[in-house]
Amino acid sequence: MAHIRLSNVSVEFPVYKLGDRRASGGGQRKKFASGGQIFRGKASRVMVRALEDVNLEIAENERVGLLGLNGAGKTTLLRTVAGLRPAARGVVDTQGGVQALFNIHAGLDGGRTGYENIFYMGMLRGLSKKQTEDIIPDIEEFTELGEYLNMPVSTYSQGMQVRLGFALVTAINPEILLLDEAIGTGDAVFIQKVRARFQKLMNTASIVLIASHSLDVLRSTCNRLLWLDRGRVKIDDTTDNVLKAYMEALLNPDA
Ligand SMILES: Nc1ncnc2c1ncn2[C@@H]1O[C@H](COP(=O)(O)OP(=O)(O)OP(=O)(O)O)[C@@H](O)[C@H]1O
Repeated sequence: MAHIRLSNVSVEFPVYKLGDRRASGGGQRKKFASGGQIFRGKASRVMVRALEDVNLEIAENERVGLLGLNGAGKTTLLRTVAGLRPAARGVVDTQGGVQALFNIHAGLDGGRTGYENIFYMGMLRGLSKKQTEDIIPDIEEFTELGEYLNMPVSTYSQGMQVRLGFALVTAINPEILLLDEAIGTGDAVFIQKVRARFQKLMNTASIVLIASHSLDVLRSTCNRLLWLDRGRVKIDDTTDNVLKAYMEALLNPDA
């Protein structure tokens, strides 16, 4: 059974370069504020606490959305669940194959051709040569890169790289699907295809965790929302309840 469990998870970033101008935004603590808490850690090093004491349990069949202002910790939470960001404190426990649909360029090797990248991805994900060959027609059809799949990826335009990167990370249906906003790059035809592919993956995944600023996307995708505020979980409830509270706070930010 797939699950995601976070117990008292905090994630912190050291800040290596600091300006000396102070923000003059007023000292009053507003209901809405951007970014994690800034504090001084060991040896007075300036740190940002992107997540603070997060407790979370997600079970099979849940579609969970993350919402919150810029810097609230949504991306950090996704990256922590994906194993890309270590927790400073607490325990992250994920059960099930995880696929993160962000950072899709990360897996591409510019020195290899498109086809070589496909086989490399298959090897990394434990597929046999035959299993990889079986998914090639789908990748060819989805990317529409034709002869370019025989060319090194370094010769691709940015949009062509997105096509291949996206095809690779979505080639196998994962149990746990992590999404960070929409993937913006691409022409209109590609964006339509991306939507269809997202939908297919979302329908087959056991767990979907998605960060978005689009309340419409969250409403139509999720049955549960986590409102993050400066790295803390402010409300964890049904989509309707959280959206209602969030809208009220947006309309009345100083309350
Ligand atoms: N590499 C980093 N170094 C230092 N601080 C970081 C780093 N990455 C994120 N942060 C800080 O962590 C906090 C949370 O950032 P995160 O990207 O998780 O927020 P977010 O909710 O996804 O924001 P947005 O909606 O703007 O994408 C912010 O205060 C940000 O400044």
